[in-house]
Amino acid sequence: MSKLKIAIQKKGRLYEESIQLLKESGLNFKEGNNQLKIVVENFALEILLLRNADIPEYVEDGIVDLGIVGENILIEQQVDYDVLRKLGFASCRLSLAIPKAENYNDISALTQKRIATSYPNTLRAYLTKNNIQAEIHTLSGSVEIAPNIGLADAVCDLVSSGTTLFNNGLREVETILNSEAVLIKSQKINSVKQKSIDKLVFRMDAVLRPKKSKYVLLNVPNDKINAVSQILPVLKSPTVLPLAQPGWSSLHSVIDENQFWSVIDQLKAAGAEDILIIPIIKMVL
Ligand SMILES: Nc1ncnc2c1ncn2[C@@H]1O[C@H](COP(=O)(O)OP(=O)(O)OP(=O)(O)O)[C@@H](O)[C@H]1O
Ligand SMILES: O=P(O)(O)OC[C@H]1O[C@H](OP(=O)(O)OP(=O)(O)O)[C@H](O)[C@@H]1O
Ligand SMILES: [Mg+2]
Repeated sequence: MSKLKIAIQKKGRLYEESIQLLKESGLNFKEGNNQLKIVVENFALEILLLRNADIPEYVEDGIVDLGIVGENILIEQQVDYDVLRKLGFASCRLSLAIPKAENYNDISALTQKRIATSYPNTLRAYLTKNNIQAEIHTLSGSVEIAPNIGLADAVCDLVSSGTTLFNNGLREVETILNSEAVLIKSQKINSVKQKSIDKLVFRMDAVLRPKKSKYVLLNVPNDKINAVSQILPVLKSPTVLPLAQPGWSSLHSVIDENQFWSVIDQLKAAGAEDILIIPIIKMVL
């Protein structure tokens, strides 16, 4: 049986977290030595280390079965693939930016301007949708320098902290898209490989799910258990265990951490005390 193949970025912003996800999914392998192929010891899987920009095409052609890439590159390349999971890392946005002293009311300010980008297809589609005629200059990197050297009037590039824009005297004026790392699958998969993919994705889900959730323990007087349970944004119903101190119980549950912060004051007002929030390592539903 031929092994499943997954392509990940060889080096760059996606590499570390892609490797970490595979390792946390229980795959044993050795990295290093500048190798381009890693053989997994305990799963019929090969990891191919490629350029991020090359991965979508390999997936489309079925040369690899799975890939981990930034959504931005998928949108730019318009190839065929299925997105299996959003992975929650390498979050960034593709934005338009102009020199910070320039006036800007709306996108019509970019009419007839020269815009430098590594994402010409995505930018062209955005300009067309907004009825803007502008000149696109394609650069493969260091895009933010373009206005400073007189090569362009504006840029369209990835932003996360905004530091690169700030350091180059630019300000963000429009967001074209939001991106994060995704797991994609080739559309040329046979049923044997599909079984193997299901097994791998099942493991990845167990790793990804807890990143959004936390285990919470809180103490509540028995007569307030119902009130507190109703506020707690739990997955199912909480576990209730008696405390040694009479009249009190400990409530345990799994919660969405973001939702939790929005109800913390209500929980305390309803009688919850000694609240502990604990990270979860794996979660199988
Ligand atoms: N500043 C950033 N913050 C967060 N994620 C980012 C940032 N810049 C890029 N990314 C995401 O990481 C992906 C890889 O970026 P990186 O700069 O490592 O590689 P690249 O130069 O685009 O690709 P290649 O591997 O083809 O050389 C991008 O496609 C994007 O999805
Ligand atoms: O908003 P910030 O946090 O400053 O991040 C944005 C920068 O990050 C990316 O470049 P990267 O550092 O990946 O360099 P590269 O051009 O070599 O890919 C992107 O192309 C921006 O230049
Ligand atoms: Mg980059």
